[in-house]
Amino acid sequence: MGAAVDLQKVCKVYNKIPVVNDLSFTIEPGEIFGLLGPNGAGKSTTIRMLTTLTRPSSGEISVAGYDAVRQSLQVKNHIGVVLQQTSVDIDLSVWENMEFHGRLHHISNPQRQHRINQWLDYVGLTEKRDALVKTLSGGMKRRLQIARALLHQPDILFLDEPTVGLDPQTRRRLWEIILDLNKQGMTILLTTHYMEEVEYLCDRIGIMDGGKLISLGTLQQLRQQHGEGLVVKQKEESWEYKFFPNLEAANLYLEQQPDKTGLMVRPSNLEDIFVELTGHQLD
Ligand SMILES: Nc1ncnc2c1ncn2[C@@H]1O[C@H](COP(=O)(O)OP(=O)(O)OP(=O)(O)O)[C@@H](O)[C@H]1O
Repeated sequence: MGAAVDLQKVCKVYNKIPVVNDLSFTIEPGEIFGLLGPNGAGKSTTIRMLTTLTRPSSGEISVAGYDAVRQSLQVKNHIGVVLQQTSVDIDLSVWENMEFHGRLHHISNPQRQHRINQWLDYVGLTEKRDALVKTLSGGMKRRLQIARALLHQPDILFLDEPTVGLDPQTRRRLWEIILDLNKQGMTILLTTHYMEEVEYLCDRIGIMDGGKLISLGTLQQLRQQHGEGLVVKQKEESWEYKFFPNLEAANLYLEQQPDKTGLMVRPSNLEDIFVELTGHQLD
């Protein structure tokens, strides 16, 4: 089987401004891939192109082996999508929302009933099946979006900032659902600006800033590339970071400093790497 997702030199231009710029990367089947970046980095635009909601200005995108522009219908049949603004109809019940999506995908009646029951049970919404969506909490709505996205049995699930605005406990619950789906074989691409989300969930991480992919790899690879040891220097209100290949090298540097005031050695983490690469913090 080929790549689950493949982007080659993809650009998206709005009003002559490239908001996604020369983006190339591949996601293998069975991976959880995280796109990390600050607001405006181009993550949502990338997900919108991958899910055929908007066309690239240039470049090639293949999803589940199909061309995202020329074979968008086939792509849609193989993907589940949970976007930030994904519309669940708040005036319909949980069941009706699922039913509507199942009909859109031409899932036969007995199969539809079976799968709706199965996925509502999976995300813990069986008891809410007749509740109007407007009465659900944010976390429940997100779980409904996920159940709905899974109804037509996609191979790849796209999640745009799946846990934004959710409390820590609800976030954890969604993380467990995402990990479990992946264990069942689902390929997952998610965007986020939460460091701990990528650290906990993702096999590989792509860091985006200003429409560009500025780093790509496993957390371990990113740490190795940028330096696993860190010397932090506190300077009044600010902090200065100096990367070293490993902790030993960082410690050696520290020992050699005549004045060690405000200096500290620790292992680098994703946030340090992000700040080093982009020059700014995530929220
Ligand atoms: N339809 C559009 N027309 C014009 N500009 C757009 C459009 N959609 C997005 N943009 C711009 O493209 C840039 C990237 O936006 P995008 O939503 O992809 O970033 P993001 O990384 O997902 O950020 P966020 O975390 O805020 O969603 C932003 O500057 C945004 O204003």
